[in-house]
This record gives sequence, C-alpha cells and structure tokens, in this order.
Amino acid sequence: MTIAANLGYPRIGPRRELKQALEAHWAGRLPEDGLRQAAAALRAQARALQRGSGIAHVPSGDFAFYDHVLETACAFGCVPPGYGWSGEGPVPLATLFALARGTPEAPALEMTKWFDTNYHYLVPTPSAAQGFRLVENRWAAAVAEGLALGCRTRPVLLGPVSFLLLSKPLDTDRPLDLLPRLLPAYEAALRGIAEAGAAWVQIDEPCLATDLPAGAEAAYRLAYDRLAQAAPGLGLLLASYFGGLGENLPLVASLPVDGVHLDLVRDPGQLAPALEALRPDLWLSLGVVDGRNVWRGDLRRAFGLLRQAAARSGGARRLMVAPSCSLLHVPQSLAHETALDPALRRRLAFAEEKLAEVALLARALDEGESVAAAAFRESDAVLAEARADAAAHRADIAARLAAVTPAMERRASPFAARAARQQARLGLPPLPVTTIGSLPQTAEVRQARARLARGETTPADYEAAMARLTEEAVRWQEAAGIDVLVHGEFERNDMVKYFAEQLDGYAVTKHGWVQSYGSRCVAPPIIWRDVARPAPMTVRWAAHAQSLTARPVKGMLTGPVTMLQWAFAREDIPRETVCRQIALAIRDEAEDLEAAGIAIVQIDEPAFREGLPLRAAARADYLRWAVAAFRLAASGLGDATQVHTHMCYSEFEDIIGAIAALDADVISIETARSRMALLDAFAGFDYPNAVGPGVWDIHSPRVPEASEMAALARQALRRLPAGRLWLNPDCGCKTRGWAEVRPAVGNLVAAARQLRAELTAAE
Ligand SMILES: Nc1nc2c(c(=O)[nH]1)N[C@@H](CNc1ccc(C(=O)N[C@@H](CCC(=O)N[C@@H](CCC(=O)N[C@@H](CCC(=O)O)C(=O)O)C(=O)O)C(=O)O)cc1)CN2
Ligand code: MET
Ligand SMILES: [Zn+2]
Repeated sequence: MTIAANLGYPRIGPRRELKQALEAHWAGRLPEDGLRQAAAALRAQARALQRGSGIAHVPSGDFAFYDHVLETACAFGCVPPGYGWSGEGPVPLATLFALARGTPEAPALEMTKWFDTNYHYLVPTPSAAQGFRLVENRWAAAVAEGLALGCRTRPVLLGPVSFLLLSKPLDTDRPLDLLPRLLPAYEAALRGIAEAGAAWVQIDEPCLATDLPAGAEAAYRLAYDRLAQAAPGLGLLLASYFGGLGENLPLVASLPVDGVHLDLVRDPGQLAPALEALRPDLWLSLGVVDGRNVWRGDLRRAFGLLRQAAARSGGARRLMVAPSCSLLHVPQSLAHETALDPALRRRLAFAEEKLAEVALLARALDEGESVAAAAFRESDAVLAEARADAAAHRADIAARLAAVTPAMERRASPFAARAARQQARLGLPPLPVTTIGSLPQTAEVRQARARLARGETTPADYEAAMARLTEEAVRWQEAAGIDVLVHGEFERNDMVKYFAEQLDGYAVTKHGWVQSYGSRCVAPPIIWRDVARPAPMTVRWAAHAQSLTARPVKGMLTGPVTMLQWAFAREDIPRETVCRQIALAIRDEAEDLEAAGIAIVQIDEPAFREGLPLRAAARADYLRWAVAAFRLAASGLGDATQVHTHMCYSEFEDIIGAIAALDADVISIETARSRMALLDAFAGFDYPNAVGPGVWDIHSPRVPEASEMAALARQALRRLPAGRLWLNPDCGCKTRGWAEVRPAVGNLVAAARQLRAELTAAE
C-alpha cells in the first residue's frame, strides 16, 4: 500500500484563529487555558481536515504557539536565565513568549529566516554549561492528543543536527560539539513517542539539502546511529526538503533510518540517483506536490516520478506520496477565494487542495491510473489553458525589457560625487536620524480599511482619514526631532500586497494567510501574468506628506526582488525576467516621485538575502540578476536624489560584495538583536556607502533606553566612519503601538544628540 502522507500543516487557522487567540492572550483578554483550548481546537480541526482529505500519515507536533524551533529548544531545556523558568519541569508558556517577544528586563531571542522562506524562527541559545534535558515531551503529548480523538499521527521533530546548525550556542562557536550532550534528550523523546503509541516519527533535517559545514557528516552518522536504536519498532523517516540531497546522498544512504523523504519539486533529478543509492528495503517518501507555491500540480508528471520509483528493482513497494515540504508556507484553503479571476482560480491549489492531490496520486499508484483519469484530464486542461493565456505575455513589456541598456543600470556619478550633491541639497546633521517607513498600523487604521472593503466607507472618506493620519505623523516626527521623515505608510495593508494590488500581472487573495512569525501573517500576492504599472502608485501620498514640512520626506517603494520573493510567482518564465518586469515598474514610480520633488527615495529589499539559493553553486547567478534588477529600479534617479534601501533579518557576511554592488546611497539594516555583529561584515569589506544600523529591535514590544541605543551606536562608530553612519530602528514600526513608538523614537533622537555632542567634543 502506498501511504499518502503530509509533512506539516498551516497552524494559524483558516481564519487566523491562532493569531486572534495569541493577541488576545498577550493583551490580557484571554487566559492561558483559553489560549490552550483554542490551540487544541485548531489542531483537532487540522487533523480532521487532513484525515478527510485521505491522508494516512497526518503530522503532529507541527503545531507551535509561536515557532516550532523555539518550542524544540524549550522542550530540551535550552532556556537562558532571566525569562522566568525555574529549570525544573516544562517551560511555562509565559517563558516561551518572553523568549519570543522580550520583556522589559530581557531582550527577545534573535529571530531569523527559515532557510529561503518568509517564515522566521527564533535562534536557540544552547550551551555546554546548561546541557540538554527533555523537560517536556511535546511530541508524545501530541501523539496522545490525536489518539484520544481516534487519530494515530506521525510526530515531527526538528532533527538534532539541523537544530544545532540553526542555533547560536552561548559558550562555543562550534554548535555540533554539543551533539553528544543533546542526543540523550532526543533518545528520551523518541522513547516517549513510541510509548505514546506512534508507529512512525518524522525527523526533519532540512540542512541535508544545503552545503554541509565541516563535521556535519560525522555528526549525522553519530546522531542517526544512536537515534535508530533509541526506540526499536518506531519507524524513523528522515526528511530533507527545500532542495536536493546532492552530494549528501551517499551520507543519507548510509544512515540506519527506515525511510527518507525527498523534495522532488525543487530537485526531481535526484530521484534516479536516490533509487540507485538507497537500500531497497527503505521507505521512500516522494515530495511531488509543491509545498512552496500555489499552483495546481502537473499530476501526470508527478505520477511519472512515482511510477519510476515504484519500478525500482527488488524489495516490496514501500512508497509514501507527500508534499515537497511542510505546508506551513502556503495558505490553507482555496474554498473562500471567491473573488479571484476564475481563469486564475482554476490553476491554484492551497494546502487542502494539495493534500487532495497527494491522496489521489497515492491511490492511482495502487489502484491504477484509471481511478484518477478525470483528475489527470483536468490537470492537463488547466496546464494547456495556462500556456494559452495570451495576457500572460505582453509584447509592449517584452519590447521595453529588450530595450534596457547597461547605462540604465548605473547611476550617473559615483557615490562620493552623489553624496556631495545630496548633502548640499539636504543639509543633514551628522548621524542623521530616520525611521524605516511604516508607523503603527493601529486598530483604527486596519478597521478603516476593513470598512472600505465592506463598502461601509467611501474611498474619499478613507483617503481623507489616511491623509489626516499622515499629517499627524509628519507633525509628530518634526516635534520629535527626526531628520528625515516618512509619511507612515498608513494607506498600505502590506508593503508587497499594496503594490501588487496596483500592478498588472498580480492577483491578491482575501484569506490566503501564511504565517511569517508569531501571530504575524502575510497574504502573498500571486504573479500570473506579465507585470506592468498602469499608473502612479504612491506619488500623491509622498507629495502630500512633503507638502506639510520643510524637512525631507522619503518616498517609500518596495524593490523588485522583494516584490518577487514575497509573492507566489509564475513558473513559466525565468524569475529573472519577472524581476526585471517589476524593476521597470518600480523605476517609473521612483522617477515620478523625483519629479514630484521627493529628494530621497527608499527602495526596500528585505527579501534580498532570503532569495539567495541555499546551495553556493547557484548563488552567483541569483546575485547577478537580483543586483541588476535593483539597479535597474534605482538608476533612473539623478545624482541629487538620495537612494536608500532597507534590509532586515539579513546575514550579509557571504554576500557583502553584492550588497555594495547595489550602490544604494544609504542602506538601513537590522542589527539590534545581534548586537551589531552584522556590522563586522560591512567594516571588514570596507563597505563604501552609508549605513544605518538598527539600534532598536522593533519586533519586540520592549522600549530601549537612550543609553542602550547610544551604546549600540558607539559600537557602530568603532566599525564605520561617522560621516557615513545613520541612526534608525531595525525595521518599520507597523507592528508596534504608539505607546512604544513615541518613547522609543524620543530615546533614539536623544541618543543621536548625545553622540553628536561626543563627536564634536572629540574633534
Ligand atoms: N509580505 C511581508 N513579508 C514580511 C514583512 C512584511 O511587512 N510584509 N515584514 C517582515 C516581518 N514579517 C511581517 C509579516 C507580517 C506583518 C504584519 O503586520 N501582518 C499583519 C497583516 C498585514 C495585512 O495584510 N493587513 C491587512 C489586513 C488587516 C486585518 O487583519 N484586518 C482585519 C480587519 C481589521 C481589524 O478589525 O483589525 C481582518 O481582515 O480580519 C490590512 O491592514 O488591511 C498581521 O499579521 O496582522 C508584519 C511583519 C518580513 N516579511
Ligand atoms: N518600509 C517598510 C516598513 O517600514 C519596510 C519593512 S521591511 C520588512 O514597514
Ligand atoms: Zn524591515
């Protein structure tokens, strides 16, 4: 029997129920047991839905209140002091949230991107001194919870090697050295899982799809030799995803596990070598349904791969059919997307629809293709219709792209000459203070937009309300002493979706929510046709804000790489081409802002690092076209217009050359949680342009003191010259409330004034 399996399910709920419950709990409106009940109800609903779709191996333990990496760390007792855990018994929920969000006394753990996704995990901080102990078997509990309701589930653990590779240990910079201490805790977890009644456990080792660091191979051997013996009788499925195993295949083939999951969407080519290398008695889990995009699958193609695996010589047929990775990264259900263009809707599959594809493929493999004949025909028809979509390929856009010259990807003068002209125009003080763009998206703002969507307000009234907020924001920033102002982005639902709604070629969903971090979600737009800008998108907002003040107001745009990376993109043309189409649209917008008198244009590229391929071999090509697209978007601007860019959650150590090649006049980056460590890359590389290191972690409700921000800025001054340094928060303030933003910005300005005085005194 072929097993229809799933690797992980969206946890936020079809209507973001978990978000509502979490935020109510944090606001003191929902007690802990209410939150736990809401979570249990969501898990029960998810299990039932998956079972109902025909999935035999339903995952459990994939739920998390905030993040599954954080919960793994907590289950193994990796909790630094100061967050309210006694060191005995399970880590309280309050400690979990303190680690995730920070408290007035203790900053939050560092948060960073989960591989090449827009999901963020909290970076565990284990230590040799603290060691590891299974303080709560959350996986055994998840198995028991399912069994009590009649569903035998397959618990999912983040594997020990990936767990350590994703960690930043406190007392060593060689995380894998901690493995021997960690393994007993994992062994205990597996024993408990078996005792709870699970038949299989899924151990995720996504790092197997990356270039492994030195020592990782030995670590994998040690880990899986031990774990395979921990609970005899418990099937151990080793899951890799987000890419192919590549040169790690022989390693995986040598591990004493019971099954291996392969991502055949990102790397279908790995099937043939895997069939050769893997023991015939091994279960093969074939990830043939795309867990990273929203397109319906090419069922015939997927079936071809399955048949190839089924035909492998020797042994009984031990196959599982599955999505390529956890479905955490796609929206839950297409059912409620009634407003989508039917021509697009037919082509889509969200989590629920993907599981139906998985179940159908498994059945077709066992019972013969004929049971799926109608579905295969429909899949063929949808693909044919997509290929024949004339609006997907516009001659005017192709002609414009073909006419792009190298000069269009270059500013007129080098940085030093531009900087002089810009300073003559702007007259900024040393260490200028600015913010990243968005100001609090309060309930008032979101409700006004919700009323507009429901037709309860007119567009004119809505726009007037946003214009009023913008004016208040300008007045407040002037009074607060900020040097370069923002308009506040009140009119934007999201920095990507807002532009997508105004560009040709994009479609947006109503409920297509995907978790980004904690309770925060995004509804990524879908790129299905050629992209173009029919009309200016932001000019009136920027011009309005600028008309209210003599200080410079930045025009805010989202860059082409981020507009691509944070969307679900078409796959029938190269990503490079899609990105260049977007770049031309943004370029036009930037030029329109300049023409309207805006002296500083910020083109945000927070997803620039995230788009970097996981494998080093593919990186140069990505960096080439991503840098070129940004430059194409920015280089229509004259020397006297200052180009800013912004990136958060970024590790630039390995791509600092590409960051410099963007040639933005000023780049603001996230550095507060990592205590300025990132700046070493800029200093070491001799980064040529100006940098604004974040000195306030806006992902935490904690308000830093002026002295703290000044201390961080002094660290920055040790690495970069004062003349090229700005001061700003880590990211936009949209997730914060005014009660935090007002004092924090006040402290930021105070810190800047203090440092300016110190600089003058030192002269
Ligand atoms: N796309 C994207 N990715 C990103 C970021 C980003 O800003 N955008 N930032 C980084 C961090 N990630 C983030 C992801 C999401 C949010 C965020 O604030 N999301 C909002 C939703 C944003 C949105 O689309 N808002 C809509 C819909 C708001 C809403 O929930 N409306 C209510 C009704 C209004 C109400 O009563 O509150 C509803 O639909 O039920 C709007 O403002 O119009 C949230 O989860 O709360 C922040 C950071 C990295 N990745
Ligand atoms: N300008 C945007 C903002 O301030 C940049 C956010 S990067 C995730 O919200
Ligand atoms: Zn940001």
